[in-house]
Amino acid sequence: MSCLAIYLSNEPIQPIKLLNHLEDIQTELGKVGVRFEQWQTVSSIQAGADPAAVLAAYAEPIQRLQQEQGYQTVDVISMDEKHPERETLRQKFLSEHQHAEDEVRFFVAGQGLFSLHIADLVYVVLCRRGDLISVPAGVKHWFDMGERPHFVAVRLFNNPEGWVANFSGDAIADDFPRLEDFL
Ligand SMILES: CSCCC(=O)/C(O)=C/O
Ligand SMILES: [Fe+2]
Ligand code: NI
Repeated sequence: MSCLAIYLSNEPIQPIKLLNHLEDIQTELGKVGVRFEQWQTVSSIQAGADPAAVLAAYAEPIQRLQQEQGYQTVDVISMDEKHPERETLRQKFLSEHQHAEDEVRFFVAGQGLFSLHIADLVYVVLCRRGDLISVPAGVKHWFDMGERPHFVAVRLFNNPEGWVANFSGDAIADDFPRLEDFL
């Protein structure tokens, strides 16, 4: 089940709020401009699927989102425990950063943990198969794929260069829970 835990940024041990119903998660994230949806999944698409098949299976909702928000580029990222760059990528995504564009991710399979640092709060969102999250441009965040990563996600960009991040240099993520703490 997807969930949202909200922490004070200086108290990473105990969340001040823990939500696991879609409407509650949407309402709370909506207050800070974060879009969260659950899309119907296509059962034939599993981890390891060909990226073109993933994009074809979800062509309609992806196109709708692109038209609505003007996203120019779409790709598929697949990660598993055999991926040669899994540890490098895990550490990169775990460093607090922000993007000059929305970070839009649809989880086709598996799971990942987004943590959004907004003012003096940290919103930790467990995303699972079927979840769409859109983190607004400029929001500081990090992402944990876990020690044994397993996810496939569609990424939408309005920057034709794809993934570009500005790292804050703040080690805040080291104090906060990891993916395994939420599974
Ligand atoms: C779930 S896609 C990989 C993570 C990513 O692109 C990112 O920017 C994390 O913050
Ligand atoms: Fe990011
Ligand atoms: Ni319930």
